[in-house]
Amino acid sequence: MAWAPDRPAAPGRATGRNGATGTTALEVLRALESGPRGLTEAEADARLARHGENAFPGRRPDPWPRRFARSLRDPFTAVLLSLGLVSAALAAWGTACVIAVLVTVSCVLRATGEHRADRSAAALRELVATTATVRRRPAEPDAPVTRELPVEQLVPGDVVLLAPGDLVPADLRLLRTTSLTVHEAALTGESAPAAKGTAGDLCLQGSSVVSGSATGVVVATGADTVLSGALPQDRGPRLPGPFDRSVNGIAWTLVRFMLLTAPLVLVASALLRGRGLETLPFAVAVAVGLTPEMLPVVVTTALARGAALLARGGEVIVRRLPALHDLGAVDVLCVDKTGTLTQDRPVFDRAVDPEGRDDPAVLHWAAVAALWALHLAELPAPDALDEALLDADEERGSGADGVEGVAALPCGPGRRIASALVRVPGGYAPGGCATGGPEPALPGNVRTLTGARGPVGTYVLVVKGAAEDVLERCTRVADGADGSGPAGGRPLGPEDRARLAARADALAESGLRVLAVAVAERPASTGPYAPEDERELTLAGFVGLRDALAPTAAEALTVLAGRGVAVKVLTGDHPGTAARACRELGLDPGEPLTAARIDAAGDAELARLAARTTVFARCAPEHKARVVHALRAAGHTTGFLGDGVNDLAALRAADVGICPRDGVPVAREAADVVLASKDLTALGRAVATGRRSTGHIAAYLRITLSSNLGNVIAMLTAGLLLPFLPMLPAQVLVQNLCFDAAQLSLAYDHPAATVHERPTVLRPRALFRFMTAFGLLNAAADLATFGVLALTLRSAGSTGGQAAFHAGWFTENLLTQALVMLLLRAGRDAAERRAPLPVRLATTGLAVVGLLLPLSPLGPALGMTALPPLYYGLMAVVLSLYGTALAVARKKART
Ligand SMILES: Nc1ncnc2c1ncn2[C@@H]1O[C@H](COP(=O)(O)OP(=O)(O)OP(=O)(O)O)[C@@H](O)[C@H]1O
Ligand SMILES: [Mg+2]
Repeated sequence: MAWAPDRPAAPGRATGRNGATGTTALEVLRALESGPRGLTEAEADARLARHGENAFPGRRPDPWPRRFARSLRDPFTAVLLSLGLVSAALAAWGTACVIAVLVTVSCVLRATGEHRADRSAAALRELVATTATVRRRPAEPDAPVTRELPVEQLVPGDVVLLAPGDLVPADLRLLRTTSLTVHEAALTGESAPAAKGTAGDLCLQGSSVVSGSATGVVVATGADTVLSGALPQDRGPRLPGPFDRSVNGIAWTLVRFMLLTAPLVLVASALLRGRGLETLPFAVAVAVGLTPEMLPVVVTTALARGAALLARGGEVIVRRLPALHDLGAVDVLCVDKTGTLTQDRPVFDRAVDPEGRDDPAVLHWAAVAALWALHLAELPAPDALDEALLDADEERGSGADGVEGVAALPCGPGRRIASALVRVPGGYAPGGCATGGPEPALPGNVRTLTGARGPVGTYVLVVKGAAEDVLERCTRVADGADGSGPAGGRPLGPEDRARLAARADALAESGLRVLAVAVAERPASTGPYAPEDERELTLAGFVGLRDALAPTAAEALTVLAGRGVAVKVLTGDHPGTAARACRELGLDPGEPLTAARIDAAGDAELARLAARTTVFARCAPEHKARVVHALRAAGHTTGFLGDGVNDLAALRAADVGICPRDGVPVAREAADVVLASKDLTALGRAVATGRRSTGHIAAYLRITLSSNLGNVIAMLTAGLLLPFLPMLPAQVLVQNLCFDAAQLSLAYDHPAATVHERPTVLRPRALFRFMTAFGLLNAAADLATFGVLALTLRSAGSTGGQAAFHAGWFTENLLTQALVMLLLRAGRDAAERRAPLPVRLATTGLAVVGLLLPLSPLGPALGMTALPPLYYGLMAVVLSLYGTALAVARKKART
C-alpha cells in the first residue's frame, strides 16, 4: 500500500487481464463512447434498450424445468429410478409403473415448492436490492450527478464509483484508484488473496472491494461479463453444515440400507424357500416400500413454507433454503457490534488532550484527517466515524480553509488507523490552519507541537485511529506548554504510555468509541509515502464518540438467550467499549479476549477459550473467522450476524451467515439469511420458524421410517410364509400415495411452544433407534392382523383367500398409519393435544379410504374383496391395543 494521491491512469501503464495491455483508460472510454463525466441519461436509456438488463448471474432464479431436472438428481429419486429400471428389465411392469408415478409426483411437488418459495421472496429481495453508484449527466451540457442505480440498469460506458464493501456490479476498466484492494473470491475460489487494482486494470463483476476506492467504466454487462461466461457459478466448496450432517446424512444412510435390502431379500428367499431370481420383483417392491420417497418433497415444502412465511412477514429473506434448518440448529450466535448491535451512527461526545482536559483542537485535527481521507480517496460517502468528526467540527465553526491535502491512507480490514498528509500554508500561525475566528484557531496543545510558526510548505501528517495502534507509533506527547519547538511536546516515557492507555480505556469503559489523534511534521517531499511513514508521532489527544444501541438489540438478545442460543460479540472495537455495550444489552461480558490473545492461542486452546468467552475485541476479519471456526470445531452450530467488510470471512466461515438490512452489498451477498427489516427481533422469529420446519421434517421421518420398517418386516414375513405376494404393485402404489398425501398435512401441525425451546437438531442415531423400536411395534400390529385374518377367513370358510388377505392388510395399514400420524407428531404430548384441522382431515381421509376402498367398485379392480364383519371387530381390538402401546411408548421416547 502506498500513499496514493489521486492516481489517474497513466498512458501505457494499463495492464488489463484481457489482453488489453497497452490500452489506456482514456482510449477505453473513447472506444465506449463515454467520458470521465459519464453518460447522459438519454444515452444510457438507449444503451439499456440495446444491451438489455445487467442481471447478476447468481441472482437469476432457476426456471422450472431446471428445478425439475435437479430434483431428479436427489439420492432417493436416483435409487427409485434404478429400482424402476431393474423392474422394467425384468418386465415387472406393475412395479415399474408404481415407481414412475412416485418419482414424478415427488419431483413435481418439490420443484413447485421451491418455485413458490422463490416467488414469495422475490418482492422482498427487491427491497434489499443491490445498487451501484454511477456518475451520469441529466443532459449533455449538465454537470455530472452521482447517484445510486439498481445494478440491473447499468450499461456499457457507465462511469461507476466503488467503495469498500461494494460488489463490482459489471466488468469494469478502472480509471482511478486509491489504495484499492479487491477480492475475487467469486471468480477464483474462497482462499484467493485480496488483489490490488490499479488504474487500467480490468475489475470483474462479482469481485468485491475490500478497501480503498476507485472509479471505473463499465465494459461489459449481463450475459457478456466474464462471470456469466464462467457459469454455472460455484460459490466455492462449503464445509458440510448442519443440514448436510443431519438431513442429508440420514438420507444417505437410508439409501445404503435400501440398496442392501433387495439382495438380502433374494438371499433370504433362496435360503428359506429355495426360490431363485423370480423373487427379484418382490425384493424390489420391499426396497421401494422402505423408501421415504417423499422426504425431498417434505424437506423442501417444510423449508419453503417457513421461508415463505418469513418473507410474507416482510422480515427475513432466506437465500439458501437449508439455511433455515441450520438457523434452527444454531446454538451459538456470534454478533458483530458496530452497525449490528449499535446503530453505527456515532455522535461526537468529547475531545481531550493527553491530560484529559477538554481540547477542541484534537477534534479539529481528527476532522482534517477525515476530510482529506474523504476527498483524496474519492469515497462516495464518508465512513460513519469520519462523518461524525466532520459534523462536529463544522458545528464548532471550524473549517479547514487553507489546509490542503496531499495524500491519504484510509483504514481497512486489519488496519485500525487512517491518516492524511496535509500542507499548511505558512506553517502553524494561529489561524493559519483553520477557522477564521478571532481567537487562535488551534489553541492548546496543537500549537505547541510545531511552534508558533513553522517553515513554509511544511507538511503535517495527521494520524487517527485505535488508541493502542496510534500510541505505539508515538514517541512524543503534547504537553500543553507553548513553544516547545517543531518536534512538539515532550518525549513519551513508559509510564506515560501506561497512563495514556489507561485514559483511553477509561473513555472506552464509559461506553464511548475512542480514537487517538497524533500529528507529526514532515519535510515537504513529492516522494511516495507509505504506512512505514506513520511513526515518530506526537500524541495530541483522544476523541470520544457515542454510538447508540440498536433499539431492538436488547430484546432480540433476550429472546435468543431464552431459546437456548448463546450470544458472543466479535468486534474490531476496544474491549472496554464492547463490554459496556454488552452490559447495556443485558449480556454479561465476562473477561474480554483480544486479538493478541487469539493470535497466541493454538486451534485447540482457542476452542476452549472461545467456549467461555463472550466478548472478542480488536478483531481483524481473520480473527472473527478463526473464532467461528474454533466454535464449530468444538461442536457448536455457529451463526454469524454481521454487516461489514470486516465480517465477510466470518459470514462465510459460519454454519449460517446472517446480514442485517443495512449491511454492505458483499456482506448481503455472502449471507445465507438477510434481515429485511431494521427489527433485530425478527431473528428470534426466524430461529423459531427454522426449528418448526426441522420439527416437521423430523415428524415425517419418525412416522414414515417406523411405519415403513414395520411394513417391510411384515411383508418379508408374509412373503416367506405365503404362496402369493403379500401386496400387489397396484396396492403398494395406492397405499404409498395415500400415506404421502396425508403426510403433507403435517406441515400445518402446531406443536406446543415448549417443543422448540432448544436448538433443533436431527440426530441420526436417535432417529434410527426410534425407527427400530416403533417399526417393531408396527410390525407386531401387522402380524397380529395376519393372525386375525387367518382366523376369520378360516372360520368364514372364505375362498378368495388372496384378495381377502390383501383387503384386510390394506385396511389395517391405512388405519395404523392414521394412528401413527396422530401419535408420532411433534411433541411427546401429541396424544393429549388436539391435532390441527388439516391433520384431522388427512387422518380421517386415510381411515375412510382404508375402510371403504376394498368395498367400493375399485376394490376388485385393485385385487381386493369384502371381508366378514368379524374381521373388523377383531381388528378394532388389535388397533386399540396398538394405539395404547404407541401412546405409552411415545411418552417414553426421547426423540
Ligand atoms: N475512519 C476511521 N478512522 C480512524 N480509525 C478508524 C476508522 N474506522 C475505524 N477505525 C478504527 O479501527 C477500529 C476497527 O474498526 P472495524 O471497522 O474493524 O470495526 P468496528 O467498526 O470498530 O467494530 P465491528 O467489528 O463491531 O463492526 C475501530 O474501532 C477504530 O478504532
Ligand atoms: Mg460492523
